[in-house]
Amino acid sequence: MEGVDHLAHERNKAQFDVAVMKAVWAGSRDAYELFHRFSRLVANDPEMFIPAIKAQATEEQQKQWLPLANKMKIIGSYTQTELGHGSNVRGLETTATFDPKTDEFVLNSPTLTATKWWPGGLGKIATHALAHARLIIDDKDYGVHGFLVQLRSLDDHLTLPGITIGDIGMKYGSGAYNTMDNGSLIFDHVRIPRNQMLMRLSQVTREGKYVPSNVPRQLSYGTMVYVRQKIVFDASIALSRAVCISTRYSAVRRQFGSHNGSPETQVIDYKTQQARLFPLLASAYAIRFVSEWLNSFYKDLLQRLEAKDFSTLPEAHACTAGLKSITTSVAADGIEECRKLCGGHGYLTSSGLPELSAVYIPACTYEGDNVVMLLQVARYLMKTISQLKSGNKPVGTTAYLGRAEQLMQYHSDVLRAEDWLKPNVVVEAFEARAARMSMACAQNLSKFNNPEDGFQELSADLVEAATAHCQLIIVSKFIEKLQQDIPGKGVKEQLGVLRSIYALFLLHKHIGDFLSTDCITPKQGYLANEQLRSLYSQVRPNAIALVDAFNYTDHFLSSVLGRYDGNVYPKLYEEAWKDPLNDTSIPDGFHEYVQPMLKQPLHHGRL
Ligand SMILES: CC/C=C\C/C=C\C/C=C\CCCC(=O)SCCNC(=O)CCNC(=O)[C@H](O)C(C)(C)COP(=O)(O)OP(=O)(O)OC[C@H]1O[C@@H](n2cnc3c(N)ncnc32)[C@H](O)[C@@H]1OP(=O)(O)O
Ligand SMILES: Cc1cc2nc3c(=O)[nH]c(=O)nc-3n(C[C@H](O)[C@H](O)[C@H](O)COP(=O)(O)OP(=O)(O)OC[C@H]3O[C@@H](n4cnc5c(N)ncnc54)[C@H](O)[C@@H]3O)c2cc1C
Repeated sequence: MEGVDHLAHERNKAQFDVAVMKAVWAGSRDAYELFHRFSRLVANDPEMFIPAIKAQATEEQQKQWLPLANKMKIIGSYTQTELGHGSNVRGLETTATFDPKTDEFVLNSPTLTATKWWPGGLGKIATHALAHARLIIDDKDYGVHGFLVQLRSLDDHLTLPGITIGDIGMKYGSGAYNTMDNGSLIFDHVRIPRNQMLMRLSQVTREGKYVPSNVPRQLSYGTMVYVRQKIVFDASIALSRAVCISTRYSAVRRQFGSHNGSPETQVIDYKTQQARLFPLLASAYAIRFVSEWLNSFYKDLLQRLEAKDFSTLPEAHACTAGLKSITTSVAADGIEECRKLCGGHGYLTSSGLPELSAVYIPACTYEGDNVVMLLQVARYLMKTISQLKSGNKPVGTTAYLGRAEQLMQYHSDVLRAEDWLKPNVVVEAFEARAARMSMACAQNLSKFNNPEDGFQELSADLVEAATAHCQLIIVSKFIEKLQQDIPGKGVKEQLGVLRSIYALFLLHKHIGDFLSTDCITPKQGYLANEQLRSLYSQVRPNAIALVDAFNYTDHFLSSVLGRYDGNVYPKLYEEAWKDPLNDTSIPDGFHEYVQPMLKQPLHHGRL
């Protein structure tokens, strides 16, 4: 019935202050940004073009271009990836050749694989590209740099001479990503003034002299680092959206279990449903908190870079790359699990889950393929370990590697299931697992004469070690979050339950790592799983309140299954009747194609 809260009985079970939990979830970002971030998930280019200009353009260039971009007097596309190269930025083929006679760069796509391919906004709407191209001076290749290139007339939007642009076509399913005009672009000797090379980091003089950057060349990758830390925040939004839908529906849906006319069982009370759903609920909170930490770490990096302090740049790269990889994989897989948790109705468009999945899953690829990103983390870990011998004391997220020797002797002292509720017990186990996996890789790498050959040969193990490292970061940041002052009745307790679920679910999922590295015994692994089951029972009465705390409107969720009032069945039915197929009783084509078959006489018993 309209106006009735079918989930009121669930909300009345809450054992914590939901208003405070809403504030904890929102953190430093207001509700608008929470909505704005996700709603722009498929409209990424103003979100990259502008940061890229800030990162790579001189003050003078910024003064010229930023006001135009900010006021949408020009529409920019972050145009880096090509048909033949995306992950390997140093492999990009587009060229920008300096012509000293005219003080210009000539942009050209020398091969088909040099065609720019994928950049968002490029296909139909962008008027300008921040094109990444190989800088060529006097036949010498200085590597990939950024160039501002006008693509279309600001009068009639027609493409300019030498520019061939198109959309790359439909993408995955009918998802909303098809509202994004990811495009293709070929340059045929397009000339731009020299001052349209972004020259904050390195310059080309009027005489054609290349002035190399006096800061790490990787700062030219700064926009990708910026976006990756944003993507971690987006992962928490996308996953929490799916978890909200599937949790509310799991409380509404009843299936089996009726005795003597009693109501059937709520599927949220099945232990299998809880074992699939509650780790995702915990993961949404875990990713939210690690995104908060990563954002502050990134802001600290920016301040340091202003002061030419590059000391945390390698760690910032490793953390943004690794956490982008882990959190987008968890969110993408989690959204699909949430669809399955809703049974058949989860496959309906009106559930909001297929669309959410179709829009979200490219996050595992864009801004750095997730495996390629973990390999970057692995390089960083191996380099950190290699420097231990020279007395280099790791700090920050790799500080535990400074205690590698001690961690190699670690054995968990868990005796009872509740021992796994102690944060220090959990962190030690995760540190030992990560340290032993990385040390084992470093040990094996040392057997190779050519370190690069070794890295390639061991890359699958290295990715697992990098994963263990990133999961340790997320667990640690969840624990640190709860060391802060958090007011409100029962709020910290509930977050403590989610923190333990997140950690023990990972331990259970990766039990092979913990056993094969001899960090814990099978018995201790069994106790962790025992504790996990008990924790699910503690979350159960608070589940609806915990997803209410995301504070999403029904409009934002756009899901009949995830409605705040739980009034699912009437709305499912109502939504179905909006489908144009139901405008007529007899479907188009029936008379032409189906009816003749039905009318066909039977011949010898055969149709
Ligand atoms: C604001 C918007 C918010 C959210 C957006 C939401 C949705 C957006 C939707 C779509 C947007 C998608 C847009 C895109 O996809 S843009 C294109 C993205 N492309 C990539 O991410 C390419 C990935 N590849 C790379 O980043 C690099 O090629 C690489 C894999 C890192 C390899 O680079 P390379 O130059 O070959 O370096 P290496 O030889 O591997 O390493 C040398 C050295 O450099 C260090 N390094 C590498 N990268 C960085 C970095 N970014 N920052 C700092 N340091 C870096 C590396 O660790 C190594 O260090 P050593 O000490 O070992 O020498
Ligand atoms: C929706 C969407 C939006 C995008 N928007 C933009 C944009 O606005 N601007 C832009 O410039 N680009 C954009 N891209 C492109 C995107 O950045 C690239 O697709 C991404 O960086 C992955 O690169 P790739 O396609 O070359 O993948 P590849 O690297 O070709 O990946 C293919 C496979 O090879 C593996 N692989 C690659 N290298 C290694 C290695 N060294 N070791 C082990 N395995 C490896 C990968 O793990 C993967 O399994 C977008 C892509 C998508 C899907």
